[in-house]
Amino acid sequence: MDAGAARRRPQEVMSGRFKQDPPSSASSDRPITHKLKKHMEGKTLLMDSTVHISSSGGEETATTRQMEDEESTTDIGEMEGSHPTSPRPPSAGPPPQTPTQGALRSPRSRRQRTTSQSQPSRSREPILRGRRRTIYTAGRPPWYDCQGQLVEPFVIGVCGGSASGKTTVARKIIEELDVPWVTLLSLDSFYKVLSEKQHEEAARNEYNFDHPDAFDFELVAKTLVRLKEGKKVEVPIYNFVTHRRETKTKTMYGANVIIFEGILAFYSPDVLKLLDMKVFVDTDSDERLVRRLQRDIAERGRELDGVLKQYFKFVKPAFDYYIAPSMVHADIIVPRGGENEVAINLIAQNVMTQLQQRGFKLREKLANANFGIARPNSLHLLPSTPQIRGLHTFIRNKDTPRDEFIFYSKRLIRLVIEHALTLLPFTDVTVETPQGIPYEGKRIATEKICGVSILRAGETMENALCEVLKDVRIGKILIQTNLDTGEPELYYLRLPKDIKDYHIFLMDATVATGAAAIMAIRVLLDHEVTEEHISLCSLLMTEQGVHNIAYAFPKVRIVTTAVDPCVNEKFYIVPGIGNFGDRYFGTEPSDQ
Ligand SMILES: Nc1ncnc2c1ncn2[C@@H]1O[C@H](COP(=O)(O)OP(=O)(O)O)[C@@H](O)[C@H]1O
Ligand SMILES: Nc1ccn([C@@H]2O[C@H](COP(=O)(O)O)[C@@H](O)[C@H]2O)c(=O)n1
Repeated sequence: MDAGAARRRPQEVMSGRFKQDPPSSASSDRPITHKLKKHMEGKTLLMDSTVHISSSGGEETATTRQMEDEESTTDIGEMEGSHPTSPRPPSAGPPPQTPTQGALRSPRSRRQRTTSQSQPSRSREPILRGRRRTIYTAGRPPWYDCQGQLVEPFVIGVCGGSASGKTTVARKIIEELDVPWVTLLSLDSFYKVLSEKQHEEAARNEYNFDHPDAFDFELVAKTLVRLKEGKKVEVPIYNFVTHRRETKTKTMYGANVIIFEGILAFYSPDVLKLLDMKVFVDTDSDERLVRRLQRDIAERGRELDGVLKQYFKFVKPAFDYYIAPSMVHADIIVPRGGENEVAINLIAQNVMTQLQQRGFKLREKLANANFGIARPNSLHLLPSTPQIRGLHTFIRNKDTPRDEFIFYSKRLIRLVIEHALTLLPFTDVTVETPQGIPYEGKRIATEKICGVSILRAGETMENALCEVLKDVRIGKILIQTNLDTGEPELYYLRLPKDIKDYHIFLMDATVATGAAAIMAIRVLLDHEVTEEHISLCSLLMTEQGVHNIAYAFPKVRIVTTAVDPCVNEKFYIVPGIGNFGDRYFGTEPSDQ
């Protein structure tokens, strides 16, 4: 279809009820006032042959699943219906039939989806199975730019009547986008907790779930703001059968794209201003009723009479009074919902353009960033003594056997950790010697020190830290390179819950472009660790890596035993050390 061939809304734009009118069950299901109609003139309406999109903004992502024990542990990658290789089907059941065709089956006749769509999907292929954890194929991508600053996700709001196909449209946009990091957030997750009396009303289909008062919009806005800031949020999971929030929540972190869908997605001005693109799904009222009957009976544990009673008493009037008028806010109107492939395609194209404009290639940018020759003050390079050069000679030599590689690496690691310790604040203390004479000494000014290793090479540095600090805590961050994009991705976190109170020794054996280290620092900052409280400890870094990290996070102390000139086209350090993890753990690929 031709871009720019936007069509005007046809005759169905008719007069009807507007916001000031009282809700009435007798009102039309297509009530658009003159004022609304006028507003619609400037809108994009996506029909089979339509095409013109207006929207604003654009940006970045992620979502996670969290498992709590004494520490905060997160498997990154339970993307909300977002994995390109395993999209969830739009509907769990057979094609819908009209109620009269006998489609109103028992709630137990097929698997029910009883909870809100913000819950995690289950179809993921794990790549790593630990003793206690499973780590998934999709990770959290960079959510910051070369300056280490947050890049906001692009937020699409999808509004429309109940069963108009909002979720279906959202899922189709996700499939079409082909961006691995998309989060689907549903307004349903923000239904308020009901009192006992309200539960009794709900059981009789006499509670109004379609009124704005039923939702916690303040929490919606707070959640979206935090996601836009790249911060972690706990999203309630709503159960439509029990009308309650589940005890578990879903952890989310934002994404390249966040899709927020709900019947009143455009109701709150505070929420509205957080949406970069607003899509209204406009489906015929009869169709909506038929779909709702089928779905509520099949998936939400309802009876025919109850669904109809609730529909005419609350759902339809609320549509007329609140939802239809909110169409004025839409940038794009999608008639008929999920089957409108032209519209979905165009929305996806528009979002992709906006994402591409901001650029996905963080590591490449870091590798090519230009800096002056002066090294930053935050770099603490151990003096290049014969001892240190001697240790480097062992570990850089490609012919050094593994046992010697491990032995000399450990010695260097110990030196770098000891050096980093000297950079911590110390206070004066006086102790008495066995001779009864005071000794004016020093003590590290903090007891809260945590080592955080960037897996897997950083793990080789943990022992040295434990040997020099008796009660040190250890956290872990797994970052891997996506072989398709070359970008670092965050897969797994295990950090003390009160990490913000700690001085952190962030450990990675080598730092090339600095992409992984910057991601790890970003994670720590997102957990409210103070930048000044982070010491990045590494055996070998590159000039570029040092500059990139110092540029993004000038207050982070960088401690290393050597700085090499550059990285090659594969982002390996030159002259370098080879793949430290492979050499240390003996996992080097054989020549055959
Ligand atoms: N184009 C369509 N054709 C037939 N059934 C559909 C279509 N779109 C959605 N449905 C079905 O209608 C029901 C409601 O769709 P959904 O996308 O969940 O709507 P909403 O999120 O607006 O409530 C689901 O059971 C879904 O499978
Ligand atoms: N306990 C509840 C909560 C909500 N509803 C109805 O759900 C509709 C919104 O969900 P959609 O997926 O259809 O957008 C809304 O119209 C409520 O009436 C419910 O029945 N029970």
